[in-house]
Parts: sequence; C-alpha cells; structure tokens
Amino acid sequence: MPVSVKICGLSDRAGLDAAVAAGARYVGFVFFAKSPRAVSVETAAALAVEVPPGIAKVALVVDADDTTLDEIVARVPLDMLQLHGRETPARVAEIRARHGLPVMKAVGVASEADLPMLDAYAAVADQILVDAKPPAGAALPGGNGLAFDWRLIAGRRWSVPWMLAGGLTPENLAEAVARTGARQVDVSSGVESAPGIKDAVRIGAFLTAAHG
Ligand SMILES: O=C(O)c1ccccc1N[C@@H]1O[C@H](COP(=O)(O)O)[C@@H](O)[C@H]1O
Repeated sequence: MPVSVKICGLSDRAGLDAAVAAGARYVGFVFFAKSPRAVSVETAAALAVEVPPGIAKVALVVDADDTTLDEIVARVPLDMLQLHGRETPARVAEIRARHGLPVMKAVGVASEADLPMLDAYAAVADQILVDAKPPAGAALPGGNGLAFDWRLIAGRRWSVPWMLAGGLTPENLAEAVARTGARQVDVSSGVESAPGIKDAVRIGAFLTAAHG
C-alpha cells in the first residue's frame, strides 16, 4: 500500500511544484522565525493558493499565541495546523476549537518514557506526528534531520491517524516504513540540498520510495 507523504518546509514555487508533481498528499509551511524554512504569511498565502485540490495545506507553528494563529488562519487558506512546540493537551484542544481546523500535534520520541505522551495527545488532536526528540540545546524543536530508534514504536497504533517524521530520506524511507508500519510520513531536511533549499530530485526520489 502506498505511503502518504507530507513535504514540509516549502518556501518557494519550485519546491512546491516539485512536491505537487511528485504526488505529495500534504504540503507544509513553517511559521517559526528561527527555522531556515520560515515563510512570511504573505509568501505562504501566495504559495497556498497554487496548491491543487486534494493536497492538504499545513501550517507548522511552534507555541504560537492566539494573535499569531488568528493572522495565519485568516490570511492563508489552510487544511490543517501542525503544532510543533510544547503545547499542552489543553492548549491543543483550545486551538482546535478556536480555529475549526484539524490539528496535528508533534511529539518528540527518544525513549520508551516518551511514548505515553502520544496517547495523551491522541485524545485531543486529529492526528499525531511521531518525530525525533530534538537534542538538548537544539535551536529547532524539529527539522533537525535526526531519526529516532524506530523499534520504539514498532507495532504501536493510536486512536487517531499518525505520521512518522524525523531524519527520513529517500535512502532510509523503506526501512523506516517496514520497521514502524507507518502509512503516512513527513520529511523536510531529507529532501534538501542545504538547510531550507528543497531539491526537486530528492523530493521525486522520496515520493518514488513512498509509492514504490
Ligand atoms: O522544518 C523545520 O524547520 C521545523 C522547525 C520547527 C519545528 C519543526 C520543523 N520541522 C518538522 O520536523 C520534522 C522532522 O523534520 P526533518 O525531516 O527531520 O528535517 C518534520 O515533521 C518537519 O515538519
């Protein structure tokens, strides 16, 4: 069965076109100033209107306040919010109710001790994103190109749909899917030629691996 792919951190038309042409199911725009993939509301809005129907447009935010979220949601046509910070389950529920958009909550995994949080967030979010926990002191809470030990979640399932993320590449995707059983995956660094620069060839190779 093919795996659905989210290409995250798109910031220009070339990257977006490559993701669409290759068959991405989701495209992501990063609203986090410290990220090399950060986009303005204006840029995201201009890109989002070019996304064909059937491809979900996702805004990635990190501990965003209501004012920031209100502006993004008002100006960018979106299908989902991805919460990639330290948002509590209560805050996830609040954002979901306030904006009327499906919410995907990212949870960092480094050890068995992190797994209960996946159940806690599955109770309030529409999807969960199982990502690698960032290293201590990392500037970014995600998008670091680091994988976690996929054996930690082998055979595990949650009450909502989920995506696998963290250090995925065209080269390791088949193993990641085989080990975890993921039906959806999210990638950013692994389809770049440099931080923030999407590579159309690597995007194509990633989608080929996902659909192969
Ligand atoms: O991509 C970013 O710059 C980013 C910034 C802040 C939070 C999350 C970010 N990206 C997300 O992180 C994971 C893993 O990314 P990678 O493939 O390891 O680079 C993915 O969900 C991205 O959407």
